[in-house]
Amino acid sequence: MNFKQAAGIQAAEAVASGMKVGLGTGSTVYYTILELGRRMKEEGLRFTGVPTSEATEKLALELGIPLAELSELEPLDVTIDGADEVTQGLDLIKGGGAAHFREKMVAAVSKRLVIVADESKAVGKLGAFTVPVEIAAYGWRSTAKRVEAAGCRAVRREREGQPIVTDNGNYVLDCDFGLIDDPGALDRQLKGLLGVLETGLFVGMADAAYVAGPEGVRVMRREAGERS
Ligand SMILES: O=C[C@H](O)[C@H](O)[C@H](O)COP(=O)(O)O
Repeated sequence: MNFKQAAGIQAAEAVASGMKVGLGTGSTVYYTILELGRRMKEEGLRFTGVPTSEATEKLALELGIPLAELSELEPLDVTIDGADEVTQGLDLIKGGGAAHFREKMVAAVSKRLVIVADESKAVGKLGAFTVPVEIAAYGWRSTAKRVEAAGCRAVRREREGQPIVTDNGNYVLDCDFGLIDDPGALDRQLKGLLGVLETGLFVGMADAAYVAGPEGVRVMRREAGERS
């Protein structure tokens, strides 16, 4: 079993029958979703999911997981999702798969956000992974200039010379700010710029992280009352 699989499977313990569950996106939470599908079939687990991307929606439907729209189910009991970086204080960078806009919307209406990751994602300070920023396609060069003026080098995410288009029809800038001293302040600053729709900085949102490495899976938890 690889580390992503170990973290993903163990974190499925956060889901109990009757819950409303946000289903994250990526190659780690993939294993959580598979495990939830298995428990549904083999153990009679009953829950309803809200997917954070078209890819997750497709996977959940293939597994027969009942799904609903975010607005029909909120507030959700728990969301389980991956991360590109996670600090000891459970601040995150997300969006390596360009799903961070929906992921943040779903996490924001969840009573708990549980992160799954392998040890390579655990960092002292955020910022070695470039910050994904979802921006409107219209006038994107102009938005990129405003974002760069905030102190980074911003590169539009592309594949084979074509821009990556998010599930929401927008572009993503990958922004290199170097190591970030105050991710909350940076998030607020970026969100204040015309053309910026959402950032991959998740500050004060996660409640727990299942992080897997050679020693097994360790669970990091936010102290009660710390969530902002
Ligand atoms: O946009 C993608 C998401 O934020 C993912 O949860 C994040 O990139 C981690 O993905 P993975 O588990 O594949 O490394």
